[in-house]
Amino acid sequence: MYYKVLIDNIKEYAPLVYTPTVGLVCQNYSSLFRRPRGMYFSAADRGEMMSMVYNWPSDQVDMIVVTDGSRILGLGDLGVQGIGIAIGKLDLYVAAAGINPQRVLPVMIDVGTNNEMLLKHPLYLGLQQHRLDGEEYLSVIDEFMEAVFTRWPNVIVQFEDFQSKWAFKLLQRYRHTYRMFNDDVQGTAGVAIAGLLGAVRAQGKPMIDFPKQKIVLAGAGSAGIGVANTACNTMARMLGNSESAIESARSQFWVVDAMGLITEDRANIDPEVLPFARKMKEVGYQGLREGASLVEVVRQVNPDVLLGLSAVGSLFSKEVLEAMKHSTSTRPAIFALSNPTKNAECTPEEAFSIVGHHIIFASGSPFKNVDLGNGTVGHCNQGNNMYLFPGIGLGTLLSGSPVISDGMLQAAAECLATYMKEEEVLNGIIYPSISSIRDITKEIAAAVVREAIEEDLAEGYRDMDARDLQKLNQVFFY
Ligand SMILES: NC(=O)C1=CN([C@@H]2O[C@H](COP(=O)(O)OP(=O)(O)OC[C@H]3O[C@@H](n4cnc5c(N)ncnc54)[C@H](O)[C@@H]3O)[C@@H](O)[C@H]2O)C=CC1
Ligand SMILES: CC(=O)C(=O)O
Ligand SMILES: [Mg+2]
Repeated sequence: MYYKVLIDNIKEYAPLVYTPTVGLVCQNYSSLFRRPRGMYFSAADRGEMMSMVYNWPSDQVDMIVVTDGSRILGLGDLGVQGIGIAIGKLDLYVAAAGINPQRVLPVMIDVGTNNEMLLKHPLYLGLQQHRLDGEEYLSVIDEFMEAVFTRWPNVIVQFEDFQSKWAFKLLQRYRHTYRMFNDDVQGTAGVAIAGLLGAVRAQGKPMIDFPKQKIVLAGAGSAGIGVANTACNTMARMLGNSESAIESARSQFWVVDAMGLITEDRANIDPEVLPFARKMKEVGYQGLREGASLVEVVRQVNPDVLLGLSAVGSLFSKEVLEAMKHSTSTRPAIFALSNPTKNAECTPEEAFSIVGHHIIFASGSPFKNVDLGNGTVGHCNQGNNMYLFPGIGLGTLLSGSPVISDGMLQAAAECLATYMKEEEVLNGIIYPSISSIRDITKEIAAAVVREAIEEDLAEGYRDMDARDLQKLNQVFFY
């Protein structure tokens, strides 16, 4: 009954099982705890995980969402309490993708927490120690992956809300051998691309004009750099994929983090961020410098898009939004994608009232549309990876692909990008309503299956083998 009510009233209840309320639940989880609703693997269980997985009562598990609680939404390290996010995401798998609720498994890997308040909290449920790091940390995650794939060889593991430091490393470590993906890096990127392409269409331009967009990105973590990489690859592909196309695509991005504009002069720059460090020569020419503030960057660049994945509420201040009035775009895009609501870089009211009624606005958590007067509405789109991850999971499951390729993720993003009709996009509506999430998820899953077949990755599902899928592809999809 719980899932029936959720499915029938998804628009009303998604903000409860998911952002923003799930954030509040995670913050207070130890005090709210009644019963375990998933599996907890802790650093103290090393050497035991292979037998522990058999404690789970379901013989079949299709989807696991796993977190180590190190970066829950924009709320930081919530330790073991982060399991709420795995539970919420899996509720959406059931509601949006129709996955059997008995075949989903929320997982918390408890390697400790560096949140001093939690360590001192008398009711804190997790290990009362600082986080493991380095090889010790990796050995715990390795053991977990081996254990779950031994019991359920066809399971799909979605990594969720791992701090950026580990998000990229774990993705590279497992993505070529296991059926897994990182939702914050890869899911968010696909949703952002769909929105960015929508913002190009909203200007009355063809999507192929995307490589001309100037993008200022606030936030260089797992989500921000995931978006920058995918957006850059999309631009480069549109420009022909040569060395110079990649170079030209990269030059469209100005990435600002907690220390300001990132340039080649930045000390100890992360390898994932390095490709987006601005060249010193260009920066000087643009009147900028290493560490220039967000407002300085927006004033000098006059970007088409201002995209926030910084986890800093109100980062898009009055000054920053005023600077966006000089954007070179006819429909400047302002994406305040950080979660939950309090961490949004700005509200839609602020964006529409300061920058103007012509903008395209998206936020990570739900906000109401803005009444602009005279019967016009400023549309608040929800730019959230919830539009993509259920379809990526369902498509991978049904295709039987042993890995989740870049092509499959790209197909998912393109499907979402083209889902919206021309007149909606021109009206500033770049993402569908959450009420149609089941239909979107179905379309995305089909696109993922098609791509898996194209790439010869599809091995089939249940009694439908690769050859049957191939036939289905010819009969139904074309
Ligand atoms: N809408 C969506 O679907 C998604 C939203 N997110 C949100 O994105 C946010 C960031 O997630 P991660 O990248 O994993 O976190 P993170 O903590 O790894 O990255 C945050 C980044 O923001 C930068 N930052 C901090 N203060 C800043 C400031 N004053 N100005 C500019 N940059 C600043 C940090 O230096 C860092 O590069 C979170 O709030 C999360 O909820 C994440 C995934 C999906
Ligand atoms: C939406 C999501 O995955 C996040 O905020 O981390
Ligand atoms: Mg997340």
